[in-house]
Amino acid sequence: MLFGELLEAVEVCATAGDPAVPVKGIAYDSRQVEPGFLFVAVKGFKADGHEYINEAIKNGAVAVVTQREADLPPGLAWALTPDTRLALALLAARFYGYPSSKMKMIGITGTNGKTTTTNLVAAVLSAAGQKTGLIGTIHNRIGDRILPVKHTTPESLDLQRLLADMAAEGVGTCIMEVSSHALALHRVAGCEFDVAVFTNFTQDHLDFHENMEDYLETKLGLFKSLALPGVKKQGKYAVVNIDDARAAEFIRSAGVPVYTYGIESQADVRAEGIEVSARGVNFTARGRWGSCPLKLKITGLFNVYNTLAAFAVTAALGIPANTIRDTLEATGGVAGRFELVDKGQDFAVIVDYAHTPDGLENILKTAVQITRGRLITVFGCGGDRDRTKRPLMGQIAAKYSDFVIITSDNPRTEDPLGIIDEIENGLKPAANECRYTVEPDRRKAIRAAVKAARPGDVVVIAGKGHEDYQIIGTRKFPFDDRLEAAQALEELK
Ligand SMILES: CC(=O)N[C@H]1[C@@H](OP(=O)(O)OP(=O)(O)OC[C@H]2O[C@@H](n3ccc(=O)[nH]c3=O)[C@H](O)[C@@H]2O)O[C@H](CO)[C@@H](O)[C@@H]1O[C@H](C)C(=O)N[C@@H](C)C(=O)N[C@H](CCC(=O)O)C(=O)O
Ligand SMILES: Nc1ncnc2c1ncn2[C@@H]1O[C@H](COP(=O)(O)OP(=O)(O)OP(=O)(O)O)[C@@H](O)[C@H]1O
Ligand SMILES: N[C@H](CCC[C@H](N)C(=O)O)C(=O)O
Ligand SMILES: [Mg+2]
Repeated sequence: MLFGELLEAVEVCATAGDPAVPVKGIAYDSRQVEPGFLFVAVKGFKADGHEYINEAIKNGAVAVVTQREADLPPGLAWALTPDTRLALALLAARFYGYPSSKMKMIGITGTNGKTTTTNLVAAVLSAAGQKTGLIGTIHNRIGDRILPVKHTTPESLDLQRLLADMAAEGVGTCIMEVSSHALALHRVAGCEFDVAVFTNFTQDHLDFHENMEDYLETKLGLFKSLALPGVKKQGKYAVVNIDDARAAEFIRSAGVPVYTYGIESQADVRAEGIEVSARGVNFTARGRWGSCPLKLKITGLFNVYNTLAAFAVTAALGIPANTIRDTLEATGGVAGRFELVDKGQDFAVIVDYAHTPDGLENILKTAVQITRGRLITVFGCGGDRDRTKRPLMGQIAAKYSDFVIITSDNPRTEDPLGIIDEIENGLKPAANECRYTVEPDRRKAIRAAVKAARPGDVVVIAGKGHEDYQIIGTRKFPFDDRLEAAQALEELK
């Protein structure tokens, strides 16, 4: 494609050089530039792509897009645009032929439950015979092909390339998690969504968003994109958790038909007669799509919500009720979400990805419901992330647990003991009935919890779920809570 043709997709303030230069590929990282590429310079949080323009040219860039004047070799094809992050997304969408318009796009946003809900929706649509694509925290998938991931929602260029691969391989529906980082950083600009789903809105990412209102406004962006002027609305709809305190804002923002789900309030589909146990949850999904009794292999009230969301999304697409029911009943949990580690011991060990106050509260509430003895909780908080959630998570751990071991999550570049102190600040005043201890070494903390467990107890190891690494400083070390717990259980024998 010619540079000038690509530029039709973006707002251009100034240009130089030959617009007829052919562009063979696009890169936002100078190290990824190949001969014939367009380099888009992005001013980031750590580095500034404008500083790497010379390196990009050395690697073969034939055109450059910047958001400020730059010292460029004479004659080089160049364009100035107000926001290169946004331009990157729009250029990529055009370069790859607007792949999102070639399939049905289901975008799922919310603080918690995105990964679980995307997996449930994808399972139902696949069972209904559709070729699906999946984009999310654990992996991306095209049909049966699993692809590794760096982020929950990929960078715009990588996303458009992935969607183009999906379209080329005949994917009919793509189900993707849309993180608030992605919305704020324009990773999904140039993507046309047909369905938007809202799971819930609670505190997270206050290191990145100025405050909760800013975080909310960002998430609403997905819903507002459904009915932007000039966008066709045919067949589009939104699915909203009506029990969430901020549901009304999502409903107002949608501008397309909205289907609601919930437990507490009247909804298009509502769960009734809920019975939660360690190994599953039973309930009836009742509403505009009839009455559907469900016996799920996943458990917890929060998974009732995730299941209702998947039910509404797929029922509104016209998938037959028996396919929805059979698939939801057959689908196991997502890796690292309420995953039981069972070595035949007489107490339960659960590994879960709860890393927000709400996530932790949900998982511990469920654990309290199923324990026949005490609840022992091992958790920490990630470094270089929202600090204000640490004392809140400490308080919640104390509220529900009999014994807490505060440990390290991914400390990243922070002092692990500093993070633990902030958790302890919330935990200590709330620890009336609850004992607690500090063990910064996560391996030792898991061993101590397993050793302390008595018959009937439940041990919850929260925060890292499916992660098979621990980030200390800027290095990633192999570490898997599930393997550590299994090893600790073997050592008990
Ligand atoms: C805050 C954030 O999201 N930052 C993301 C952002 O980084 P950035 O733009 O600030 O990059 P930077 O390192 O400052 O570099 C600026 C530019 O210079 C370029 N550069 C840099 C060096 C060089 O030699 N040459 C060069 O061209 C870089 O490629 C980049 O274009 O763009 C990068 C490229 O896509 C991302 O890798 C990076 O993710 C960081 C590592 C990250 O940890 N992100 C997390 C917080 C995240 O995105 N999480 C969400 C939400 C998860 C959830 O829901 O809980 C997710 O979707 O995963
Ligand atoms: N609907 C829900 N409401 C509240 N908490 C939930 C819900 N679903 C899952 N959780 C909790 O949040 C954790 C993460 O779930 P999941 O991975 O599905 O969410 P996510 O939104 O994809 O998270 P991330 O933002 O990291 O991508 C789970 O391990 C569980 O503890
Ligand atoms: N996607 C989330 C995951 C947090 C998981 C937790 N283990 C941590 O490292 O903080 C984030 O990047 O904030
Ligand atoms: Mg996720």
